Amino acid sequence: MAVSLCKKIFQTAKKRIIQQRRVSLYNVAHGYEEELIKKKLQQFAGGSINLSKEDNGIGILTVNNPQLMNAFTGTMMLELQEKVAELENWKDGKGLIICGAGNTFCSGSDLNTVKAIPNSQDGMNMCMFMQNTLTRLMRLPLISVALIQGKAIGGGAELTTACDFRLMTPGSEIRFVHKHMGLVPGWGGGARLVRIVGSGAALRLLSGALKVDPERALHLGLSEETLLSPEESGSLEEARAWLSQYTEGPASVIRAAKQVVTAGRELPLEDALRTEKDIFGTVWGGPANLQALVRRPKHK
Ligand SMILES: CCCC(=O)SCCNC(=O)CCNC(=O)[C@H](O)C(C)(C)COP(=O)(O)OP(=O)(O)OC[C@H]1O[C@@H](n2cnc3c(N)ncnc32)[C@H](O)[C@@H]1OP(=O)(O)O
Repeated sequence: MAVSLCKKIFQTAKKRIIQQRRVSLYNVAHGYEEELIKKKLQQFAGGSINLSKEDNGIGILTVNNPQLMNAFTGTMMLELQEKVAELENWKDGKGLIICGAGNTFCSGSDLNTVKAIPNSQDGMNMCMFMQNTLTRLMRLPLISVALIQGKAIGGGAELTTACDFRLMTPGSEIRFVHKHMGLVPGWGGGARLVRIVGSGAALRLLSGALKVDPERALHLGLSEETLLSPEESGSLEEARAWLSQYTEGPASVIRAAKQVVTAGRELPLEDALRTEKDIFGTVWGGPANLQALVRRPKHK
C-alpha cells in the first residue's frame, strides 16, 4: 500500500516536471496556428539539421547548410523541432553540443525564405514557431553548449543564447545584425541575451549590431572559454572534453541538476522551490543515491 502510494506520488511529480518542460509558449489562444506555419515553411527546402547521440550521453546537433553559411531554411526550422522532440525523449542524454557544418556556426534565417514571407503576421508566426522550439531546446534536461566557429549572425546569434553555455574558437564572432536588416531579434534571443549579459550590454549589442569576438564575449560573460583549435574536428574534441567535466556521472542526477537550474532561472521563487522539491524526489533514494550511501565517499 505504502509502496504503491510512493510510486503514485513519484509518477505524478515526474509527469508534472515533464509537462512543464514541454508546454508550448504559444498556442491557438495566442492566434498561433502551428499547422499553417509548418505548411508555409515546408515550401522552403534545403540543408538539414543532423543529430548524433553518443554512448557517453552527449548529443551533437549540427546545423548543416554550408553553401549558405548554415542559414536556416524553412525545412531546417521544421527539422530542428523534430530533433528537439527526439532529444526530449532521449532518457540517457546528459549533454548537447550545437555546432555548424563547414567551419562556421549559422548566418540566421535564409534570406530567400525571409523574402517570401514578407507580411507581419507570417513573420510573427515564424517567430512563434522558432520561439516554441528554442524554448523547448533551452529547457531540455541536458547541459547544452553552442560551439561557435566562424560566424553566428542574426538568428544564429540568437540560437547560441538558447544554450546553457557558449564556447568560441579563435577568430569566431557573434553578431546580432538585426538592426541592419531593419529588425530586432524574434527567436527569443533578445530576452535571453538580457538574462545572460544584463540589459545595458544587451542594448549595446543590439542597437550597435556590434561584432563580439572571443575576447569581448569572455569579458561580457557571453562565452565561457576560447578554445585553442580553430578547426572543426579539433574544436569539437575540445568542446566534448569541456562538457564532459559537467556530464560525468549518472544521467538521472545530471538531468536533475539541469532541471533544478531551469526552474530557478524561469520560475518565481516559490514555484521554483516546489519544483526543486519534486525533482529532489526523483533522485532521493534512487540508485545513485543508494550506491553513494554504501560507498560513503569523503568529499576532500
Ligand atoms: C529572426 C532572425 C532574423 C535573421 O536571422 S536576420 C539575419 C539574416 N542573416 C544575414 O543577413 C546574413 C547575411 N550574410 C552575411 O552577412 C555574410 O554572408 C556572412 C554570413 C557574414 C558570411 O560572409 P562570407 O564569409 O564573406 O561569405 P559569403 O557572404 O560569400 O556567403 C557565402 C554564401 O552564403 C550566402 N548566405 C550567407 N548568409 C545567408 C543567409 N542568411 N541567407 C541566404 N544566403 C546566405 C551568401 O549570399 C553567399 O552566397 P553566394 O555565394 O553569394 O551565392
